Amino acid sequence: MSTVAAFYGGKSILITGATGFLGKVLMEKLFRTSPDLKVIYILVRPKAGQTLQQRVFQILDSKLFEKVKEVCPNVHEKIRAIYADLNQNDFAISKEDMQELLSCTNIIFHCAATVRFDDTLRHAVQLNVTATRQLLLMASQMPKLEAFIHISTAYSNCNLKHIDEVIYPCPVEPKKIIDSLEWLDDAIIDEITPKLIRDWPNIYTYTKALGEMVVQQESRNLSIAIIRPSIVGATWQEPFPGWVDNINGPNGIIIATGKGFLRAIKATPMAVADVIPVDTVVNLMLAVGWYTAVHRPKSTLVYHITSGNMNPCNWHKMGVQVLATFEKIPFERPFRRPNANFTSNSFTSQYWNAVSHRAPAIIYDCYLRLTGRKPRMTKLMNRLLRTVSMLEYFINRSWEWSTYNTEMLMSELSPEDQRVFNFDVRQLNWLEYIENYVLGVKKYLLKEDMAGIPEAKQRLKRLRNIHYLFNTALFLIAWRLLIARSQMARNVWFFIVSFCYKFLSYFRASSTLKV
Ligand SMILES: CCCCCCCCCCCCCCCCCCCCCCCCCCCCCC(=O)SCCNC(=O)CCNC(=O)[C@H](O)C(C)(C)COP(=O)(O)OP(=O)(O)OC[C@H]1O[C@@H](n2cnc3c(N)ncnc32)[C@H](O)[C@@H]1OP(=O)(O)O
Ligand SMILES: NC(=O)C1=CN([C@@H]2O[C@H](COP(=O)(O)OP(=O)(O)OC[C@H]3O[C@@H](n4cnc5c(N)ncnc54)[C@H](OP(=O)(O)O)[C@@H]3O)[C@@H](O)[C@H]2O)C=CC1
Repeated sequence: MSTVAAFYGGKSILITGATGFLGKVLMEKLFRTSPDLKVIYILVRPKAGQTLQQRVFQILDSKLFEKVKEVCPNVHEKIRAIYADLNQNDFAISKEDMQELLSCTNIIFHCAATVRFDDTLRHAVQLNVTATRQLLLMASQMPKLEAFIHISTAYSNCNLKHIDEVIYPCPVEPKKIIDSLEWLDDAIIDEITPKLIRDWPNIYTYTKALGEMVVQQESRNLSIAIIRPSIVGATWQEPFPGWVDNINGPNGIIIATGKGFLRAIKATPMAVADVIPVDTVVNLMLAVGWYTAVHRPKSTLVYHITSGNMNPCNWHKMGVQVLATFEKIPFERPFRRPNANFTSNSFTSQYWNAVSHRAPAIIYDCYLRLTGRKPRMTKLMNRLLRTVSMLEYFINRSWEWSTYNTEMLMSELSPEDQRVFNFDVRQLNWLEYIENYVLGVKKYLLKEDMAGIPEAKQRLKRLRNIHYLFNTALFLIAWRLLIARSQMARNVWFFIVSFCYKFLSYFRASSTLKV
């Protein structure tokens, strides 16, 4: 019997961000391995015209939860959605709900955050810093609380090269920032943002660093742990390989490449691609929840869950495998044939953007206009290139994260727990994982049917022929223009033609002699 799974039996667990990518996989694993848990409280806001209940039903009815329904048929009764908006005071939770949360919660997993790189400082601080502070305040009023697990990111200190499992101080106190945002107007905030975030690449990573400082400052005598995952990718093994549900990080890039929109990227091929499967992160989270509650470490422990130091892969290897998978399982209706050119040079990158991205988009928009349709490709391309430029910082550098605490925890687990809550990334086979990842993007994100693969392959063949024809035509036009203007080009042309003629005559003569 798994000690970790047994620990969650009979427990009331509070999860923020349960409707997000990580949150859903966390709930799924909890229900599947500890079906006797008491209740999972989730803080949810209505969204996209859906009520809380509709959102919960949609999650539980998804493929991700199919196995859960077998082991925990009453899962609907064990999930309690509480109306909450983490941007509001007291999260806008009703008094009765708040009372229940305060008196019953045993474990908190704080996953909610804004992960947008281009959010405003005001909103990102509200969610990633102030809300964390407020949740800690709530936690301090929970008599039954055993552990508070805060999810940060391995990139919260990406301004450093080597990152240890410690909380690093930020240049400006989080409290000062929270206070000043209350009275500063948006225009001034925009102006001071670059000065505040200094060498952090974006507001997201900066506010996650502030969030960690708040955790340290407001920890009181709570048992707290911080988990720092790197780039969270599709599931590796559980509940099935390749599950993804949003277009963040690598997912959007895989779609853009598979559909033939993105054909070149400014990336350092040999830089470490620190992708970590989401189920591995969740396994660590559950093990940390158990360890923090049972062993009550004296200080807040930080756990890195990264792949680079244990089982490194680089962007080149990933790109090659992603492209190889597109050959076997292409995406439907690609704009162009998938291809990937890496460049670490800014000038070459600008060239590729002009030739491989903007020019085809403009040509396609002209075609749409001529056929009486609304042009849209240039707008889409600009958006894609903006997104890619935001990711560039992370795909042109490598970091070293120490993993002493994570390794220590692994050694503390029984063999059964090491199996059920496996977070040993050394066992991961990248080639297999990437293939399943791409397949998962096709099935769960693009919702494409596998039956459409033969047609997609046909279309790729057509696109390749068009590509060759286009290039040949372009070459002939350029050559024709050149020989019209240059004596040298004419001489070369004459030489080639006469050489071919002589070769053919010789070939014909020798074959006549043989007869
Ligand atoms: C094993 C896999 C490896 C993959 C390797 C890829 C290989 C590819 C093949 C080869 C290519 C060749 C070279 C490849 C080499 C490089 C590969 C690069 C891989 C990518 C590396 C990722 C690095 C990430 C670094 C992360 C560091 C920190 C990690 C974290 O802690 S948090 C998670 C990271 N956060 C994000 O990723 C968020 C980033 N997003 C944003 O900031 C914004 O969304 C935005 C990008 C700025 C876009 O903003 P916009 O305003 O332009 O768009 P908008 O948000 O309005 O959305 C547009 C439409 O999309 C819909 N939408 C948005 N979000 C989602 C979502 N989550 N789910 C579903 N749909 C979403 C939105 O609704 C809009 O739709 P519309 O309204 O209909 O228009
Ligand atoms: N994905 C990644 O690559 C990585 C993620 N992380 C961290 O993991 C955690 C989870 O990330 P991930 O699941 O990918 O992110 P998602 O964007 O998928 O999920 C974010 C969650 O936060 C919730 N949320 C946002 N704003 C509010 C609000 N005002 N009130 C209530 N809930 C809110 C969202 O709810 P709603 O559905 O209503 O929008 C959603 O459930 C974050 O802390 C992130 O920093 C760390 C490293 C990498």
